[in-house]
Amino acid sequence: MSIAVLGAGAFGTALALSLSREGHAVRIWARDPETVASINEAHRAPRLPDIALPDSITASTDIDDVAQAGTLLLAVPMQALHATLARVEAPLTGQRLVACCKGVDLTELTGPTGVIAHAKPEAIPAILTGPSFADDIARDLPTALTLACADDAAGKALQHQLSTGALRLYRTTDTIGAELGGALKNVIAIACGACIGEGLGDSARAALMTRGFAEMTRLAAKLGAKPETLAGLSGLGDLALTCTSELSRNYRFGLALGRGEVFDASLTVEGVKTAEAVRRLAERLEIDLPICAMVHEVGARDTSVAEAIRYLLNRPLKEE
Ligand SMILES: NC(=O)c1ccc[n+]([C@@H]2O[C@H](COP(=O)([O-])OP(=O)(O)OC[C@H]3O[C@@H](n4cnc5c(N)ncnc54)[C@H](O)[C@@H]3O)[C@@H](O)[C@H]2O)c1
Ligand SMILES: O=P(O)(O)OC[C@H](O)CO
Repeated sequence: MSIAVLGAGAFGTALALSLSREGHAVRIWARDPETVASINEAHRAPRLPDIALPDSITASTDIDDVAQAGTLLLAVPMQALHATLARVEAPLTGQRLVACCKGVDLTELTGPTGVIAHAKPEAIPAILTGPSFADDIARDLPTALTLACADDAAGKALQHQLSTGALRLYRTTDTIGAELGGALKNVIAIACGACIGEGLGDSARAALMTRGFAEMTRLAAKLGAKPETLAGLSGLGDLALTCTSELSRNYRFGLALGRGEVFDASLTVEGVKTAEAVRRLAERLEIDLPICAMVHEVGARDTSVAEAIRYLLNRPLKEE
């Protein structure tokens, strides 16, 4: 079954590169002709400029043509997923749509598999998520991810199709748990970056990671996810990576907030809008997610990092 990627950013290009090493010819859809020309003529993707692409990776601005592949990797930012799927006019009956983005949609208040199911009910939704930097995958460094698909037969087929010599996929049918882990870890990573940027130390970061993980698990359980999914690669694994590495844009965004520095607005920082979506979701479900709420306020510049920390420290004492 053929493979294509919608979105020519760092992650989509890295996945295409990884799959091309296994002998797949991969087509990429990009919305702008400059990116398509760069991939087809210079064999470079603008968001991964240091890595040469093979001839087997080609690009097009014609989304209906690219979207004919049996497996479509959806690697646009989360808030662009719905609009990207809406651009595809042809029905995608029985095609496997694998979300590669992390977040919660601000309009629908669902993760990517919910957006896919809503926009393209005739397709099979799945998600590929877990600890991985595009640059590591592009350099063929060892990586383990979660492939979640409610249809286990389709999930098994995807697991085999998308695993490579360096990219090892574990499988689950718990799409809600997998997508919420990937979405919320970005919010907690912003909190951790802000904590370090403000000079509050590694002990405070460990507290935020642990209590952040409790918030991730609380929300996911409320929405029917399995706790063990949150404890896996897509939750705890990605939380550990993103909250401790300066390669993470979410963590670096938090660092800039804590240091009072300006952050490059052209970079994709999924945790900002996801914090807002998660706050609305928490209000609707009547659950308490105080770290996520503070990240939303600090990200929107409604509260300073110092005020947010003071609020978190002065909440009523409780059992762990
Ligand atoms: N970069 C990583 O290391 C990494 C790893 C795992 C998952 N992800 C996830 O992959 C997703 C994409 O991230 P990325 O790092 O590839 O981003 P990126 O910033 O490198 O690229 C985003 C791409 O999407 C395109 N795009 C932006 N808005 C669009 C729109 N409205 N319609 C169509 N295309 C649009 C941009 O032109 C660009 O090509 C995110 O959800 C991210 O969390 C990224
Ligand atoms: O750069 P970030 O913060 O989007 O993180 C990239 C990946 O999601 C890490 O798993």
